[in-house]
Amino acid sequence: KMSAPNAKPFTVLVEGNIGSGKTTFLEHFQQFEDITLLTEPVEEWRNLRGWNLLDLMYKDPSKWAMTFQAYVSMTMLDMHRRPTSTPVKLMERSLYSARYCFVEHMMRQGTLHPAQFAVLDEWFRFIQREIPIEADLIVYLKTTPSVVYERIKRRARSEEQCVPLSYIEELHQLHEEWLVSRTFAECPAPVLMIDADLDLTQITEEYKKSEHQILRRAVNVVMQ
Ligand SMILES: Cc1cc2cn([C@H]3C[C@H](O)[C@@H](CO)O3)c(=O)nc2[nH]1
Repeated sequence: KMSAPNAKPFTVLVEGNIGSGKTTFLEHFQQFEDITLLTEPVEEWRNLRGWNLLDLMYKDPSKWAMTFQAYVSMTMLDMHRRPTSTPVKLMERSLYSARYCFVEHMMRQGTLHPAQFAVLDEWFRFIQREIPIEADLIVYLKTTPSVVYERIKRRARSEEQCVPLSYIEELHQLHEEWLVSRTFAECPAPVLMIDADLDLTQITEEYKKSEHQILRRAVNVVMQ
């Protein structure tokens, strides 16, 4: 057991398209007592004082995208700031994918009015300036849009059933622009890419590869 003092935990952001297997990836790391897992608070987005913001957003994006992304960003900031006693912390998505994937996409599609985008972007910049956020490694679960589209259908999360393949393809492109070609946005940490098209039986080998990378880097950080 790596007994870390109350240093900032080695923080891994797990990023990827809808249906790319992020939750499954995090569950793989439940076996390690030195790692805190913070999964995406979807249930908070599905029930804020009785309001299902996720459903409202998918049903009427132009009307609800701003409200939804404002709340998502707040819940992500809460996760970034969550103190952890363990030396390593794995988070599902981040304020970065909120801004560079989802908000970016909604702005480019015109779902967010430029004035709404400006407000969300100003909040993002303010937080980046004023609130220290730890990001030491990004694990990018790289997938093919058609593969995750089938998974979304199989998973059958009710709010997502009307999500078209084009949306998944556009989100894929934004993840690639952000984490691979690095054309339009800063990347806050080194990126470890995982082939997440693999199905459950084969993907454990891929996880083991990342396990080594994560724990090796974490040990280095903690022992500094
Ligand atoms: C940071 C962030 C996560 C996130 C998820 N989502 C959607 C995609 C999925 O349908 C669902 C759960 O990830 O929420 C979104 O629209 N905007 C988001 N922003």
